Amino acid sequence: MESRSIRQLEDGIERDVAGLNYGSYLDLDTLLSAQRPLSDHHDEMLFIIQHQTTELWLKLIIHELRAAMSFIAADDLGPALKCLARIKHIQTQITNQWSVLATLTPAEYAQFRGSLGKSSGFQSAQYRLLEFLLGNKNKAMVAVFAHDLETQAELEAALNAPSLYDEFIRYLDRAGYAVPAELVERDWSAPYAENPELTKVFLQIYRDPDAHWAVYETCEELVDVEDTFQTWRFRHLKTVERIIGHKTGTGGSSGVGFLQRALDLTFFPELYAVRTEI
Ligand code: HEM
Ligand SMILES: N[C@@H](CC(=O)c1ccccc1NC=O)C(=O)O
Repeated sequence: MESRSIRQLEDGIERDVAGLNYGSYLDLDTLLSAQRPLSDHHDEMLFIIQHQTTELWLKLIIHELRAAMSFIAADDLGPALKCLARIKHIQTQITNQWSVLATLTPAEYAQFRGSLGKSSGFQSAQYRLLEFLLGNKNKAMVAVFAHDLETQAELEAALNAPSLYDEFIRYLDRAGYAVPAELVERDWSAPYAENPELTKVFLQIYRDPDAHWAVYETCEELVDVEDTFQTWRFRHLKTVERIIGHKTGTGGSSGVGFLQRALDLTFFPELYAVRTEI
């Protein structure tokens, strides 16, 4: 009888994999040498890997989001929806990941928090870029990146360009919907302001989804993305609260109170306003 304690390697399995192989293709030497704790505390490894994995997923979200925006700008909603669907799953992944960091107790974190100096997630360039691409424009945030001119220029470019929502609004205009002209061309760096005329456009779509299926589906996909984004923010807030309580943040903010105010922000105000009208 075949042993159930060992699996025999098949003859065909490659044994000579010098050159291109798993580790070299994925550049794991680089990836796995990037965990360099500043303290000798056991739990700092968890803290670093939690951040690094989030940053990797943020990289993919940004990649997919930029693709979605290009598809919408080219009047091709189908592939944009595919990208947005993938983004939602990644968002769920990084949101669920908070439960791993929640195993860090206040006493454990206190042992290496001092090593972090003034560094803070507030200085995450990819997070800020994602906020800008989704439409949460805030010029003042760019100053935080004065130490890195290349990153600052990339953020500045996203600040001054249409967001995902702006691209969708422009699509609606091209598709013949009664979009207010001031939304089609505007100062893209300014925070988006809710426009009741746009809510009327969405009301027309939501009252008869069958007649507007592709745009209706896109609207609901955007609401999913905002909903999941808010859930990430909420889980960050609650994880921070259980680990540092109401201490001020290393980035200089009031801490939990500052994070709480982010929950009042909305990327797509009319997509929420329309719900009151239905
Ligand atoms: C022990 C764990 C953590 C604590 C205590 C914590 C605490 C804080 C605090 C207090 C702030 C406000 C800015 C400041 O004054 O520092 C902040 C902002 C931020 N943190 Fe964390 N954080 C933790 C983990 C994480 C993780 C794992 C990420 C994932 C990348 C993250 C990403 C961010 C981001 C993106 C901001 C800016 C949020 C915004 O602008 O609304 N944080 N964090
Ligand atoms: N702001 C956190 C420190 C912190 O969490 C942090 C520090 C360095 C790099 C990323 C961080 N994560 C999120 O803010 C604190 O006040 O304890």
